[in-house]
Amino acid sequence: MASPILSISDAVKTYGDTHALNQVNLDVAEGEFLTLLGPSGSGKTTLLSAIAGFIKMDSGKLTLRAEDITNRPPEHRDFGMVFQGYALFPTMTVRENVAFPLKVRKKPSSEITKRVNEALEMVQMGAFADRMPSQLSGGQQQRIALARAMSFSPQVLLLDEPLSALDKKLRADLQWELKALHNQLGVTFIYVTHDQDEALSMSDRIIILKDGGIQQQGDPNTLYNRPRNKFVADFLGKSNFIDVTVKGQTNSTLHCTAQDVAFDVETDTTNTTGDTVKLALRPERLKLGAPNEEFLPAVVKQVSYLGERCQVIVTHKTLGEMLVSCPTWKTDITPVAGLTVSIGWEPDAPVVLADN
Ligand SMILES: Nc1ncnc2c1ncn2[C@@H]1O[C@H](COP(=O)(O)OP(=O)(O)OP(=O)(O)O)[C@@H](O)[C@H]1O
Repeated sequence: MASPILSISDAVKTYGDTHALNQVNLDVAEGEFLTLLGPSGSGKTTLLSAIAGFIKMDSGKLTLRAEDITNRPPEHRDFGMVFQGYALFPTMTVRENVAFPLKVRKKPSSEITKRVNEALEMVQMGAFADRMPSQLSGGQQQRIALARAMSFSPQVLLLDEPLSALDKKLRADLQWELKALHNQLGVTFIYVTHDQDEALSMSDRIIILKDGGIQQQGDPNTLYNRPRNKFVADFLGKSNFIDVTVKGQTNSTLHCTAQDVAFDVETDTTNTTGDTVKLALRPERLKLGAPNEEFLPAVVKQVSYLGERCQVIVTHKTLGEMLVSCPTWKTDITPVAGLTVSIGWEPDAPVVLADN
């Protein structure tokens, strides 16, 4: 990465026995859309709050353009913020809300008027400038919160679950808008969510957190197709997990066909030398077919039709249940409960997972 705009190193924050941040190291590139993703309690808000300066780390260092800002108060960090619970001021109009950060920074009134108008246009809310927040819908309020956070042209925008209170359709619309705004402005976004789809659709890079530590980071495609361990594979999308014994290679691009697995599970492997590895197989990488000697035999247990795709649970006598996602427009067979089928996959479909 070219010199990062923001770096956090060896960040630690504990609450009693809880490691909210456990030795976190992270560089944020200028202009990047970075997402902190993880289950509830994984440390996302704590990390964002430490960057914002709302909480003090037990130890660790934060730098902005190589300058140490670890002990700088939040109001002097100059980050734009859209936090849950950091709502619009209810007694101020939309215009006054958006003007607030500029007034705090003692900008001249002509500049305030110009910047407020620009910020409201940016989120397409110019016509609502004289309303009170209570006269706006949830989505409109979030747009104003965004305009307020952006009005003073911050270098970095911190967003904590800004869309979580909105319904699904509005959320999807605003995801597009936020992404477009990010592309247009080139500002660095650090975005917290626990919603995997939101993270995959918007981010340049995703940081996956668990128990205050980084499990894996990368672009959405890498994380989805090359999850490092079971936690990541399970958290980001759905996966089938199988244990197989391999001889020699255990790198993450192991080629392993259904035949190999069939051989492995049909044979008593306790006397075979080799390593047992855990493989992840995405449901959409599995193929269903008519019974076939090359593939694993299985019986359809349940089918759920979703329009474009159908989800099929099949049972294999040793591997147990596996989830298969098939396109409904291109099937060799029509899966129904009780049908004997075969399951297979391309040799490069399985991903070898690390133990932790
Ligand atoms: N003020 C606090 N006092 C005690 N424990 C806290 C405090 N703030 C956070 N924690 C604990 O630190 C851990 C990380 O919390 P954090 O809020 O960062 O998680 P999160 O990933 O943002 O979760 P969520 O998605 O539920 O908001 C949790 O176990 C939480 O209970």
